Order: sequence, then C-alpha cells, then structure tokens
Amino acid sequence: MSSLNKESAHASILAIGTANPSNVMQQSTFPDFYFHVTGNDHKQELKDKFRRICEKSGIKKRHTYVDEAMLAANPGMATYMAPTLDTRQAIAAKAVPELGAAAAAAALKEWGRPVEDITHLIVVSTSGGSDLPGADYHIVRLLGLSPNVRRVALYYQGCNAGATALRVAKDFAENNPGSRVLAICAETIVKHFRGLDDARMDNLVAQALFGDGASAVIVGAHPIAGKEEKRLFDILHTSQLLIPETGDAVNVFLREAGLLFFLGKELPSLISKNIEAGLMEMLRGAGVEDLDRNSMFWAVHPGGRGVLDLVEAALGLKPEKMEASRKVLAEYGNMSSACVWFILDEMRRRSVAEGQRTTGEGCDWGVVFGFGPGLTLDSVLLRSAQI
Ligand SMILES: CC(=O)CC(=O)SCCNC(=O)CCNC(=O)[C@H](O)C(C)(C)COP(=O)(O)OP(=O)(O)OC[C@H]1O[C@@H](n2cnc3c(N)ncnc32)[C@H](O)[C@@H]1OP(=O)(O)O
Repeated sequence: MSSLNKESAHASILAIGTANPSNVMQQSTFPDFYFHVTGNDHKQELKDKFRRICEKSGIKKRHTYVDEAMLAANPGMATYMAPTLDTRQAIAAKAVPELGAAAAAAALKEWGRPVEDITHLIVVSTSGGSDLPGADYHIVRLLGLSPNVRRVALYYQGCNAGATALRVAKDFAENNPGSRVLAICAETIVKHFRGLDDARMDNLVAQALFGDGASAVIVGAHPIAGKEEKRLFDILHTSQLLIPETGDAVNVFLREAGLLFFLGKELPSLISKNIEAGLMEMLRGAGVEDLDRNSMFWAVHPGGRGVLDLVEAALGLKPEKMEASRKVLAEYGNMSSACVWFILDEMRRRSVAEGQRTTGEGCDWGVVFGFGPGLTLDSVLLRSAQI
C-alpha cells in the first residue's frame, strides 16, 4: 500500500470531456420507430418482444447519428444483411473523428494548457477504425495537435478498450517525463444499426442497447500546480483477464453488411461469475486485496442492465455504488469503449454537486471495469482526489 500512497508516483487523469450527436432516440418510442423504418410494422409479436427488451434495458434515451433521413438515403442500412459496408464506413470515417475531437476539445478546455503540450495521442474506436490514415490522423488535424504527437490507435478492441486505454496512458505518462497524453474513445452505431432477422433475437438486443458517444481524458504524471493542473483521479494499477472458454460469448464480425453483433444470453452471468477473480487479481497486484468494496467507488461498463445487476450482486455492492454507471446507461445507452469515462465524469460532477469530500463520491479508492470480446475483463484501480 505504501508506494500506492505516494501522490507523485502515479499518472493522473487531469481532465475529462464528453460529446454526443444532437439527434436523440427515446427508448419508449424506439420500438415503433425501429419496426417502422425497417419495414416490419406487421410483425407484432417480434415488436412486442422488442418492446419488452427496450423496457428492461435500463435506458431512457440514446444519442445517434442514425436518423430517418440517413436511413431513407441509405435503405440498405435498414435491412439485416444488405452489403452496406462502404456506405456505413464513409459516414463513420467522418463522424467518429469529429465526435472524438469534440470530446477532446471539452477535455482540453478543462485542462487549460496549450494543445501543443499534448505529447501522446491514443484513439480508441471499434466502430470508426479501418481507413488509413485513420481517425487518429483526422483528430490530429481537427484539434491542431503537434505533428510530433506520438499516436497509438486501439481499433476493434471492443467495449473494454476505454479501460485498456487508461493502462496505455498510464505507461506513457509515467515513463516519459513531462508527457501529457490525450486519450479519446469515439463510437457510433452507424456500422451496426440494422434491420430484423426473424431468427436472431440477439440482434434485437443489440439494436436496443447501443448509442453514439465520445469521451476523452488527459493523463499526466506530476501535475504542474503553477499551470493549474488538477488531479481528478490517480491511475494506480491496471490488469487484464481473459476469461477462459468464453471466446464465443460476444462476437463482433466486420462483414459486407457492416459490424454484426452476436450476443450470448449467458454473457451477464459469465461476467459476474468471473468478476471476483478479475478483481482479486488486480487488487492483489496492487497490494490492497483487503479493501472493503462498499467503501470504494465503481465505474462498471454498462454493457446492459443485466450486466450491472449481476456484477452488483456478485460483488455484494450496495445499490448506490452502481448509480453513476446506471445513470450513464440510462442517458446514453451502451456507447462501447466510451462509457467508462462518461461514468467517471458523472461521478466527479455529482461528487462536487453533493458536497462530497472526494471526486469518487467521498471514497478514496475505486475501480473501473471494462468488458469486451474474449471475454476480456480490463480492471483499473483509481484513487480519487480531494475536492
Ligand atoms: C461489444 C463489447 O465489446 C461489449 C458489450 O458491451 S456487448 C453488449 C453486452 N450486453 C448484452 O449482451 C446484454 C446483456 N443483457 C441484458 O442487459 C438484459 O438481459 C436485457 C436488458 C437485454 C434484458 O433484460 P432481462 O432482465 O434479462 O429480461 P429478460 O426478460 O430475461 O429478457 C427480455 C427478452 O430478451 C431476450 N433476450 C435477452 N438476452 C438475449 C440474448 N442475448 N439473445 C437473445 N434474446 C435475449 C429474452 O429471452 C427475453 O425474451 P422474452 O421476453 O420473449 O422472454
């Protein structure tokens, strides 16, 4: 515990920014919208089932570039398997860097230092990668970053990659004195919004869950007080667990029809059965395995309401511990990699609003969990800052 307590030894999150497209889909009216735009109004039974899924999703609204005009202009996107990758990629290749740059601009504004002081750039996207030069290149141009900025792209990693990026940012920041890392996660459903396949109920689940959003953090070690850099969270320790024998629990395939999601029904229980092992591995690595879970704060990737419920139960967490994660799910849906930094942003803001002692809802220690294909569990141990 002693090295973890040294304030200066670790990289810190110094700013957080988020962005979403302005177009909003209300979850309560989404079943009508979805069955209408995909030409399936007559399939009442499936529509009723979809309504049940939407009602149980824990989501109130989602933001997305996908709207009626986009689907009218590109009708193949409203079918299940039409070869639409070119169309989808053309839209995503523009949207993802723009959304990512908007989130980054918000983080840079909070940080307050000149954009030239960014030394490293990490760009994460499952839905926007694939052109070269990629979203990372466009973000350099859009933000006016230095041509010397050292770029790393984490494309096609899945929903765990926001947590993965914290691990990479920590290593950059701690091993390159004076460095400041801008990390961005940007995701859109443009590549995987699709119509019905009457035999694929997991497609209905995917259509009910995902939304568009981008989040950005600036990470650095040794904050410079004179430049008014403020620690929001210290990144103390990271770990990754590949859960054995779960390779087929979530599959995402890039095909002529765009991104195809295959979601196993057992996904929430596979995560919850293995979460204790993943957590203990991380806490042991950090030398703090005796931490009381309910004295910590939690940012859990809201893969779906079912995932949050089972993780909460498996770890014996009080309901309020999952409030920030549930709030982000409710307001934005599953934005894949971008979610976990939205949750940290929500948490530090509500901590200030509620007059809490620290950015972590009054707690000193907290955990970020990211889940993705593999099944991959990325865990990050954070320490909050005094408010
Ligand atoms: C891409 C990445 O890298 C990482 C990711 O985040 S991937 C996304 C991960 N998330 C998921 O897979 C969703 C997890 N599941 C959930 O959150 C919940 O099951 C849910 C919100 C979808 C439904 O809530 P629930 O409490 O389980 O309700 P439940 O009544 O059991 O299910 C509703 C209906 O959906 C069906 N359903 C649920 N999950 C399903 C699945 N994976 N495939 C097919 N059908 C499914 C159920 O059979 C049920 O159908 P009926 O109403 O006809 O009986």
